[in-house]
Amino acid sequence: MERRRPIWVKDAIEKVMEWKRLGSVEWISINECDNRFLGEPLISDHDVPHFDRSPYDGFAIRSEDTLNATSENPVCFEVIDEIGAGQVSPLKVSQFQAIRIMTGAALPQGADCVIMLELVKEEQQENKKTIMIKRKVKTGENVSFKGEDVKKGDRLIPKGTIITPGVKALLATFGYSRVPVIKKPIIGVIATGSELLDVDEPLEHGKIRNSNGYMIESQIVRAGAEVRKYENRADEIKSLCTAIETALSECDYIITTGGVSVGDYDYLPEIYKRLGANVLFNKIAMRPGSVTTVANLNDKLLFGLSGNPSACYVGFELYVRPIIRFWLHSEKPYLTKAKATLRTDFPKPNPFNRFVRSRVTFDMDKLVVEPVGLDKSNVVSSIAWANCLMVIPGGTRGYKVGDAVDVLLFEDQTGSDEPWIEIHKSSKL
Ligand SMILES: Nc1nc2c(c(=O)[nH]1)N[C@H]1C(S)=C(S)[C@@H](COP(=O)(O)OP(=O)(O)OC[C@H]3O[C@@H](n4cnc5c(N)ncnc54)[C@H](O)[C@@H]3O)O[C@H]1N2
Ligand code: MOO
Ligand SMILES: [Mg+2]
Repeated sequence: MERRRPIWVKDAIEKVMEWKRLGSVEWISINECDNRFLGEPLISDHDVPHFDRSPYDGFAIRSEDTLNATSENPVCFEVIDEIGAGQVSPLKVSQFQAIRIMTGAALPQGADCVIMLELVKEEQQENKKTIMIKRKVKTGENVSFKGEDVKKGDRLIPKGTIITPGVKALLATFGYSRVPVIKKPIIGVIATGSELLDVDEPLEHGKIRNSNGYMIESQIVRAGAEVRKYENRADEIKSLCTAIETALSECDYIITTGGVSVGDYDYLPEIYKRLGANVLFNKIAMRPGSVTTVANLNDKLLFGLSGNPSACYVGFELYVRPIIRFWLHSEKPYLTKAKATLRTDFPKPNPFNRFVRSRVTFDMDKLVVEPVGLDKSNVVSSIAWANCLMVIPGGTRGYKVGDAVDVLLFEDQTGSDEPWIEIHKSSKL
């Protein structure tokens, strides 16, 4: 029987990333751009705001006219116009004149400050409106100046940034009814295994429902790519080979789950041979996911993820996600790394690097972490509670409450510019 040679996690990631590719740009409606990745840097083509405006409901006046205003000596101003946001007064504010102005309206000519409604006493004299002001107002007081938010020519958002609500607001501000985004890579998903039932089929003895396919689809969407779903395949070389060939012609990358280990019906290694694909590695010094296999055929990658659900999940996050994020022009394609404090003992000695499904939470000012559920590669239940992988480096004798550990976060969009890298010295290959 073939003995597989494991490689370090770091080397496996490097080998995968040698095949990284950059996606091209497409233009889509702003209504569809949420969570897409920006295809061009966003550079402002005008000041924001593009005119001086009032940040309050009040009166626009000349500060110099308030120099002598005190509560004992209030100064009277004549109200010559009234404007709401969107309106522009044709009049110029002259000595001891005021224009009633609402929040967001353009500051009228002649005025250099605004006094809030609450601070003046309004009076109606026959057909003349006046206000009494009892305090000095400084020049520029209560004015939102042209360009104070954004200056024309500012580089606001780099290419490859995920479009969040805030980024979308900027796109709208600068008139992008259509938005340049990176075209998503298309990832084909084929779940393999003669034991697999689909989600709507009743259970039978010895069979299980395909959960990996659905889980991976959801991981693909979270990473920012597009799923192309193929039928589940029984462990049968010919039909599997045909399915993968079809997927290769329709997708940028292919993910299979199951059939990559050394069992009698683990046909992926044979299929790679038949397709003429070049296997980059088929064993990694990590748990779970040690059997994760990646092969390239021309410029496409075939990710052979384990059938065991937790191994499959981890294999995706460590090896497929960065390929997707790089394609989307992210400068930080790897999972966000952080340090967290262990909330429980983790007494297992670890010959291999272990990526433990865990949950981080905030405890006042620090990040704390604890493993969730059963730490076995064939379990599905722990994945639902995990929001990170806690990394237990190989060669360690276990950890105690309060120890600091590395965590890789699933949901944080910041990312890292380099992956988690193992210290080789004491861990086993
Ligand atoms: N003699 C050895 N046996 C095994 C080794 C080994 O080195 N020597 N490695 C073990 C490890 S580690 C793992 S991980 C698994 C990997 O198995 P495969 O990737 O070949 O996957 P399968 O054999 O097809 O399935 C494994 C397991 O996962 C279940 N499965 C498969 N597909 C799905 C799916 N879509 N949804 C849910 N569950 C799925 C399947 O029923 C099996 O129970 O091999 C070990 N064995
Ligand atoms: O690849 Mo397996 O998941 O190492 O346990
Ligand atoms: Mg197997």
